Amino acid sequence: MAKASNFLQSTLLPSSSPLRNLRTQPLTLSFPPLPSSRHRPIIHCSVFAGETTKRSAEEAPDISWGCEIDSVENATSLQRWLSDSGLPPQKMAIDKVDIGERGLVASQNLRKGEKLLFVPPSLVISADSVWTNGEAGEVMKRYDVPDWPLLASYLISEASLQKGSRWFNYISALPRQPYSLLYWTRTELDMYLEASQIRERAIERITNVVGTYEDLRSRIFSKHPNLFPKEVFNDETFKWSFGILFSRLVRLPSMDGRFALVPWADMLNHNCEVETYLDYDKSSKGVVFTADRPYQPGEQVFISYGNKSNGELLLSYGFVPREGTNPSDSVELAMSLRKNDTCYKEKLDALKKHGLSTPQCFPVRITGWPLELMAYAYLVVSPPDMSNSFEEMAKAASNKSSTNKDLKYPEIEEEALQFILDSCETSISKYSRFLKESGSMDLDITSPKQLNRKAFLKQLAVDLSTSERRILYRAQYILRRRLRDIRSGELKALRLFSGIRNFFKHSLCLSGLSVKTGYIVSYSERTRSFSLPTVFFSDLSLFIVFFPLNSLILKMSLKATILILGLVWSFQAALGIRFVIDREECFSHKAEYEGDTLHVSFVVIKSDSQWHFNEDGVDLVIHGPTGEQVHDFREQISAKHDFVVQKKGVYRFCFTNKSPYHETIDFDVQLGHFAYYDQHAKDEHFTPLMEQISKLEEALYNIQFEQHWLEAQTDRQAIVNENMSKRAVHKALFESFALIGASVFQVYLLRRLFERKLGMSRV
Ligand SMILES: C[S@@+](CC[C@H](N)C(=O)[O-])C[C@H]1O[C@@H](n2cnc3c(N)ncnc32)[C@H](O)[C@@H]1O
Repeated sequence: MAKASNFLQSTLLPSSSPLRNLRTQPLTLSFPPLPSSRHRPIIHCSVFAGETTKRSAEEAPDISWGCEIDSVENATSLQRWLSDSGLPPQKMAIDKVDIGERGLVASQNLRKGEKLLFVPPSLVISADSVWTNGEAGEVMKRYDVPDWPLLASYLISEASLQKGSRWFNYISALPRQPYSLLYWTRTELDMYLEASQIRERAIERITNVVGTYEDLRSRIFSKHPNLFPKEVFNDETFKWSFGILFSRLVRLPSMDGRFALVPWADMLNHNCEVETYLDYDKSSKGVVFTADRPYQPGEQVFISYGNKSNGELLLSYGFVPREGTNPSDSVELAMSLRKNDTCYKEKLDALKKHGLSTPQCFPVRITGWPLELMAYAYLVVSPPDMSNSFEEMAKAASNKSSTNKDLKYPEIEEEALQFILDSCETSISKYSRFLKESGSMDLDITSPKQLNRKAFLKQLAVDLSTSERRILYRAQYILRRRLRDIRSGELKALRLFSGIRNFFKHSLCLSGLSVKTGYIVSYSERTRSFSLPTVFFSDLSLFIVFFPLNSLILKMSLKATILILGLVWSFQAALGIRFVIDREECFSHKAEYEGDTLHVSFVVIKSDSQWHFNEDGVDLVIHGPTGEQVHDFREQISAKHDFVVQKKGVYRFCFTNKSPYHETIDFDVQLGHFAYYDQHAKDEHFTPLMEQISKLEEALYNIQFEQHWLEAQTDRQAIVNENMSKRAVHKALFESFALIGASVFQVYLLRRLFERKLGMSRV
């Protein structure tokens, strides 16, 4: 018996490539029947079932079987035929529904935990099904054609026989044009899905379908033209049959994982919140599912097609769940090696060795990104002196490493996170561009018949892009927070170093050497953080603790040392600066998103003069990106203010000191970014849990901000008290000296008076 070609074996079957392994579901799986577990509340997924979304008959492909997707008549005939053929009485009936056009609706009360359907194996289509055209079936089996191409050919063969096939009623109720990306033209994919990696997946899938058909044609059909005529077995009919398989085929784990088309069961629509799957029930000998919630008469009953992302649902089933309702949603982020990397070749070799390449896609979820993506990022940013680790990183990125849980390179972590952030932001900008342009896109078409289809595809693309961008926004938010924490850890370390340096300077001063000391405020644009070499007591205490390690520390590279000390200090992550102002000082802070909240606070801590304490305060004027004044404070000792960023860009904060003395000011600025600020009020936009976590995170940072402000206030109060007490002591001393002086003077005067009186009385 001739074997099918390697190409046939490989196309449309779950590939063993590492990239596929990283994906949550293999390409070819529909309705994976995983065990049901937790109950979840119903959240309905969106569908565009209105007038604009239906494809007109004129658009239908040249297929002479099947029906319009919303035809209930054919489905009712199917139900009758199934009952006559052994389907037991059902507690559900087929009907027009809001979600999915046609679906199964409860015709009586359904209990949670109740088993439903019971489709017997005789009514299930699988690779073992008997071909009406037995000779054609024999030929296909002789070539050992894999399940998917075999089932696709079987469906076409049975469909072409019309009433001559026992599946006539079933095939008549199948959509003439299944909703699937297989039906999108290359131009439509390029135009509507330019920002999403799903475009590549769709192109790959279309290529595979065409390739599979070409392979079958050249190896089998062309040799048996009477059994497989071109008018029946052609690329158009294969597109249809693969479209049907992608959107209706199920894998039945309890039937040895067999792939099957299950008439009647395949009328059930998907709900992202439902956790029940089709499977074969050995005790009742039928395909069943267990209701994971109660249903009332008239309610649509749902199952799960598996934990698929919105992109995967669009790819196979042609719909996108409503934004924020799919907990399994993910977006593929493409990452590439840097072209100018001196180790480009070595890194590419390491990747290739583990079945990876450049660019490489990784799934990012609302909850975070996989370790493989982090490993890939480490590889991209690692310098030449880490070449020994390239292999380990590539292995971890390919998901083959058993040790990737421990993969950590603290010295390049910041750079790796920044690299992921850059990739995220590049991707976000593509989505934003598409979404911005989609408002004005291409509805000026010459063929009015195409209008509905175009509007429909565009709507799907907009929904997909919005949901994928949402995940990227979330990742961007987490990455920024992490980077900020790392950098504020570095800032603390820098302060500590400055503290140590100042300590040395002070020691040198004490030993008679003259070293000029002073305050230097440095601002790093890259890290967007300030550093100030002020000596704190805590710096000193840490310095004493670390003194024995000092020589070792000095030998280490500055960056590594900063990181280690940053870790020691990272528990104090509050960011802010303390600086000395003479006349005027300005700082700037970049706000990257409109709608973010900028928190600003300052406290005048102390004055340069021992005898003077400035009660007049300082002026602070905040200017927006175009120079406009956003807010001002006049002659204030402390102030706190929040405002919503109306225009993104650089905001300037200018302090003016009108007193003749230098003043020390504690200044803090914090940007509160919540990716979906404008949609905050709409519950359905977020997975509620993620929303709560985000709020909590934001609240924690706000508390930190408040804490810093209060600390600064306390410092000011402490200094005021100290100055007051010094003044009181000085006053008391002065008064005492004055009193003693007056007493001495009085004694002197009294003595002189008595001496004179004594002299006079002697005379
Ligand atoms: C297995 S069939 C379900 C029966 C289908 N509604 C019908 O009338 O033939 C899968 C198809 O149903 C539609 N569908 C299923 N779940 C959906 C949902 N949540 N939202 C929109 N369409 C859905 C999609 O067109 C998908 O390709």
